[in-house]
Amino acid sequence: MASIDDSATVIRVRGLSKRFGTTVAVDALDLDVRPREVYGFLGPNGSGKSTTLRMLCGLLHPSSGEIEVLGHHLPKDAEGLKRHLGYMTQSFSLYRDLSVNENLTFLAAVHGLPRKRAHQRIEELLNRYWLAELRHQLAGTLSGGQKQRLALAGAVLHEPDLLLLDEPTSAVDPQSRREFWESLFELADAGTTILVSTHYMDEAERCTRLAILDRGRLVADDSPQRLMEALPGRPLLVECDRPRQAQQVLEGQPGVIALAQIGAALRMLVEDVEYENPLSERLRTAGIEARLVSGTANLEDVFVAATRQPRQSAGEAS
Ligand SMILES: Nc1ncnc2c1ncn2[C@@H]1O[C@H](COP(=O)(O)OP(=O)(O)OP(=O)(O)O)[C@@H](O)[C@H]1O
Repeated sequence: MASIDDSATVIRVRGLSKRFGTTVAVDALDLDVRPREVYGFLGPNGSGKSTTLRMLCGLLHPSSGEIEVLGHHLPKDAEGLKRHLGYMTQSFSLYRDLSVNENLTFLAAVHGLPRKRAHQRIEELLNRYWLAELRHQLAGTLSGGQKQRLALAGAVLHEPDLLLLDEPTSAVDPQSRREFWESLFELADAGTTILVSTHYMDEAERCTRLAILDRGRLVADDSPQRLMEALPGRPLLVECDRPRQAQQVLEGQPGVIALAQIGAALRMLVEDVEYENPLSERLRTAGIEARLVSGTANLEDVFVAATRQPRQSAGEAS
């Protein structure tokens, strides 16, 4: 039987790996998620976020390693975990040809909620997620934000202790993203533990704890604040009108830990202040006028340093 108290670990994973043929999608992952955490999974495309989440809900069998979720050992005891777990994917998994109300009623039946309780709970969720006026509308005709709210209502219908969310905001506008995150904190306050994968830095920054994945490996795991404090080197902004060319010139130069073009700007992480003049000089020699300005460490720097360093040291250019 699952039990949840603050001293317990909701998710405990050791040496978790998943291979698809020759692809190592998840590589020897260790993870501990505690109750009421809003735990973020940040990683580039293909870094293994979805594969990990699918193993954590028992949908996918690991190649090796141990998984314990809410006291249930997976994949053996996936059935016992089901009623304590909510899962939502970026495609929202709704029945397009059923109305909002019918989608929730169907899910209530799947979870075996008694009819009266189901009715009460559905009313509660329709109101909480601003869906009451849309109750008779077909799910397929809802806007992206409305679909997202319905998918969240469906995922929490049976009041799970743990919510696994796989890029839940990738298909919605910024306003819906903000509202969605407010709902997540409301759920966490009420006692739900949340594991959420995202591509967005602003969302990652809001998590109580953050794991950064790169090519299936866990390359950072701490609170966003501590990850930023522990950032190696100095973040610099390279101000110039040809950031792409500047990046090519700076790539692989001594002292450069990481480089990333973000919009029109080029951010660079250098090992130490002593490298700044030689790097400026290197740009000038290449015919690029640039100013190096000190920046404040942000999560983007942490992400770039964590996910680019091994590739650079392996001698690959991006
Ligand atoms: N069923 C599968 N069969 C074969 N390869 C797979 C399968 N599922 C995932 N992969 C591969 O495993 C790797 C990790 O994929 P995964 O979807 O877990 O990454 P992700 O971090 O969730 O990416 P994204 O952010 O793009 O969703 C990728 O190389 C992917 O092609």
